[in-house]
Amino acid sequence: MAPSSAPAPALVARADGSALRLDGVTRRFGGLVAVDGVSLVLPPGGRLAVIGPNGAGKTTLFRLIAGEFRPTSGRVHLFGEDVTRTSERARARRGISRTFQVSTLFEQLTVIENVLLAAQAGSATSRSFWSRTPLRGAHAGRAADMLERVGLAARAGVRVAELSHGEHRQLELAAALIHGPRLLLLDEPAAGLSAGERDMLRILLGEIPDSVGVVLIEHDMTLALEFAREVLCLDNGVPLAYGTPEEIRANPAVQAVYLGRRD
Ligand SMILES: Nc1ncnc2c1ncn2[C@@H]1O[C@H](COP(=O)(O)OP(=O)(O)OP(=O)(O)O)[C@@H](O)[C@H]1O
Repeated sequence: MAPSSAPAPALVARADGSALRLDGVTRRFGGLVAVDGVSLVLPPGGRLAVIGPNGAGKTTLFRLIAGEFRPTSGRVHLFGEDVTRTSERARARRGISRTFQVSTLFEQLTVIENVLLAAQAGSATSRSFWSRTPLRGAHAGRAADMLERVGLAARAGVRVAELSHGEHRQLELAAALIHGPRLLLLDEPAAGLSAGERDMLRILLGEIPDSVGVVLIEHDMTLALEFAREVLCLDNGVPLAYGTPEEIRANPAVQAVYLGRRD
């Protein structure tokens, strides 16, 4: 048989060096098209911000990437692998970690206990946080290091209920990074933070290792455009603009959406 010039699909997938690739991703809710034909490629260590007015489809896109929702049509690839039909857990095993708009921290536990729980939840060998003390010990060093990195070392023994808003975000970041993710999804990390806390968040975001790709949804345009290397602006689910922060700032269609002017 003559050799085919077209490579096998698996080889094509492996040759794709991207962290995340979306091909025409669309999600409908009944008659509403919440996300409409989004295509993009994020390289490993890339920094993507997804912006757009209320109801633009940002959170839906985020959930489609995380595996919480399946697309109505289109494909999602993670690290060169088609994960369109895989579960959220399966994607987490491939290296996705995320934070949530609503905190998922355990308020009555301490800061360090929350990071240990997050570490064990992501560990393939652990089953129970409380019953396996040796496993808990195995994560202790890493958890302490992580708290140091996010500036919470001095608060390790404090109950989460006593933390400020900003400290909650620091801890959520620690819990998301403890697994050593390759792709981190951040859902409005600046929401509800004071100006001072936003400055702290800006520093922390800047310290996320270069090996970790980040997709950020953020209403704070200043923070989003400062952090991102690439920006996707959605409007009514449709990709309105995709480019560098400079290109997005200068884009008349983006300006019109944000200033409420649609000619
Ligand atoms: N589970 C769902 N069922 C039905 N409609 C939904 C669902 N989730 C989102 N939508 C709709 O999809 C559209 C996009 O919503 P989405 O939450 O993704 O926008 P967003 O850009 O994140 O908005 P915001 O900035 O206000 O959080 C909205 O019209 C919303 O009402």
